[in-house]
Amino acid sequence: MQDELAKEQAYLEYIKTHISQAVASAKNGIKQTKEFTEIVLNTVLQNQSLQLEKSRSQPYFSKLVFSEQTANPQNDSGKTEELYIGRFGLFDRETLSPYVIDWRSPIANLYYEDSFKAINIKVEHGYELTFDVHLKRQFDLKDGHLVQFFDSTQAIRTNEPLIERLRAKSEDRLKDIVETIQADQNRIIRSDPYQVLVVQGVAGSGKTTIALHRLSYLAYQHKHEESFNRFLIVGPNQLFIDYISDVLPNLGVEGVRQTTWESLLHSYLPKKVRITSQHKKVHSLYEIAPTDQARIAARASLLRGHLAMKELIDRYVNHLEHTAIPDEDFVLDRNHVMTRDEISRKFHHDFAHYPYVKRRERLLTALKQWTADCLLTIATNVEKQSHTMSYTAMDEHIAKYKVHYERKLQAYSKKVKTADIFTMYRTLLTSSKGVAWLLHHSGHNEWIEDLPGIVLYYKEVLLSNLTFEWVDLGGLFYLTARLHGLEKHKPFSHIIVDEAQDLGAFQLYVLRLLCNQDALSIFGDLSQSIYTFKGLTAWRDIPGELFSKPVQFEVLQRSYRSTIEIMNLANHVLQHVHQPDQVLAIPVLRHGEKPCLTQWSSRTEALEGIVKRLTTLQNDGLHNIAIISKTAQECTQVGKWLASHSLSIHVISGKETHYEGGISVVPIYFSKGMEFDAVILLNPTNKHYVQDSPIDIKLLYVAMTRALHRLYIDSWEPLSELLSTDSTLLSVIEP
Ligand SMILES: Nc1ncnc2c1ncn2[C@@H]1O[C@H](COP(=O)(O)OP(=O)(O)OP(=O)(O)O)[C@@H](O)[C@H]1O
Repeated sequence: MQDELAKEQAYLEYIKTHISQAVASAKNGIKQTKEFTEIVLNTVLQNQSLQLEKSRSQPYFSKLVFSEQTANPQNDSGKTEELYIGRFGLFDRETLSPYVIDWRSPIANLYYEDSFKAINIKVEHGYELTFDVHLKRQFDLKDGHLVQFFDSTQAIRTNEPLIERLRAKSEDRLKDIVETIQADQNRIIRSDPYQVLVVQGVAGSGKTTIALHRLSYLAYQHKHEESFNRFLIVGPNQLFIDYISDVLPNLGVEGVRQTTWESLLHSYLPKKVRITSQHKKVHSLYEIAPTDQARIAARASLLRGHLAMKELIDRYVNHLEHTAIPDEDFVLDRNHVMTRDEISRKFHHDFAHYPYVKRRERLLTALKQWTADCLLTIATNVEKQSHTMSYTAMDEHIAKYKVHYERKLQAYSKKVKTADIFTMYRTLLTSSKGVAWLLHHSGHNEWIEDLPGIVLYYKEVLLSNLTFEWVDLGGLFYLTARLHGLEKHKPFSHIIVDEAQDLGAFQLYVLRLLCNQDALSIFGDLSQSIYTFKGLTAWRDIPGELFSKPVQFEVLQRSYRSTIEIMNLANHVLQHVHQPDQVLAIPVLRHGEKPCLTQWSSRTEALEGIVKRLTTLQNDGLHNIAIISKTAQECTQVGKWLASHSLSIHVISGKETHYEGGISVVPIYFSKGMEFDAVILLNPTNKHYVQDSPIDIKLLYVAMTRALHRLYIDSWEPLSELLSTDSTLLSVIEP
């Protein structure tokens, strides 16, 4: 063993020397120049040296010892090979032989697969080779020094590096997991980029993390033809986007556009379009007891995210196209008539490949051209009579025709229907007929008693010409696409959607229109859909028939974030939602303290207790801590109280674009997607978390599953029935 360690140490030093030489040579190659080609070369060299610098402290994380199987075992050379795997490939610049293989290369699959025997690897040009793995060695390198290594073979497996990694304290940004990607995660990362992928993963199963690794993998696959700014990540809010922003650069992928669904679609509409903030709606949802008005607003929102909305718009645009041209011939005079059939042929056949607005323009240009041709015929005929008419009379005659024809053209053009997106959208939603159609086709006939209320709601929110709600962006964008087309916009090479359960099927579908083929990867968890006014109820709502290949559906059931004890309690709560296809998380083997419940006699007493605990937690090295409540109002009050007790805290209100780490006071709906060393759940009472309310159950589940190591429940009012359980799941602490 000592020998092996010494050998590995020597190899590490050898690689580090190679890196130093390669960095020096890349830097030496950079010239002071104004020559364009040399500037480009400088950028390549700069990137190369940056990447090498990143490799220096950890050039690789594992070693594989393997051999290839051949079709005829008798011909097997029996030769074993060794490969080191790292974040980036390293090659000898002269011989091109590899020192370190990039984790995204096909052969690195041998490391990520569970199995050790007969592993098939697709190599270039569709060939498949079969390998046996004899050894996987995982290195523990710290600051460029080898501390220890862990060996796995067919007979002896170790999970130590994974568990070690999960035991670590959280940092203020999400981190990459290249060293410990699991086999099911690896398959998702490497799945077909041109097939819509839907991943349902339990809380903490690594969805966000592997979504980012997938992008890094795709960037590697297309490194010669793509630029990273054609990749897109769609996340729930700016805070989340900031929180995940370290992963891709650490994996060598810079400049990927990361945005929210709202900002993305807004950018396709005219600048003057205003979108009202969602915050008010979200706040009112959790702060105030549900009213009829809130129910109607929620239903009015859900309808606009349903795929029936696409059908409604399609029907409307189809109707517009069919009724676009007037039911009459275009008559300039008795001798110059373009029949309606001819106009119809042009519109419905010759120009049919254009979107509506362009098609209309084309038709009017054709009519204008024909009118000009007719005028030319008149002029030629008039000129033939030059022996009987003076030149002045001839000019006057032609001018009279010109005016007459132009009037006719203008009158006819006005009758070819125009299309204003905003007027059309409003008309569509403020008619009882349209909304009744939506209710029926979205399968919500039972909401019919709310029809007048929903129409009234649309009339109120769509009152102003150019102000809309965020949920309208899907419809407005789709109408724009149907009427104007999207040719001007270069499609994205791949779009990754995270927290996708918060978008309706129609909202997901419009993203498909923005990407190449079916290059869309959708990650989410239905157990975390916590909004009554948006989101999916089932993955099958995503319409397979709208895509060219069937949707690839994957499930991730193992949860890596929280300890077994925290996950057991979270699963206990989640079981109260009786939803079909519900998948409960299986925590990976990592134990911790049982969640602790303290029942305080008053709010002040609870907060004083929490202050003491915060100090203990920080002394234990747990620095990222979230105090979580259902309502923003409670967060603001608690935040003020804690600040007045000289604690440095961040109250998250939803407007932040930067995550600071440390102690955060945060409403559950803004904590989604994030994780903390410890979570303190404030006053989960019966009033806040009703036992048969799926949304309340899911909110509680989201809050609890944010915790990596410790979960505390501090209550000063009667506890929610959802948390009533025996001492196997919860320790009760005396105040
Ligand atoms: N294979 C893995 N190796 C090490 N850590 C992992 C692995 N998979 C996931 N994790 C860790 O688990 C935690 C949860 O990951 P992530 O936030 O990506 O999960 P998620 O499914 O998006 O969670 P949620 O839906 O609850 O927000 C992170 O700390 C991540 O680093």
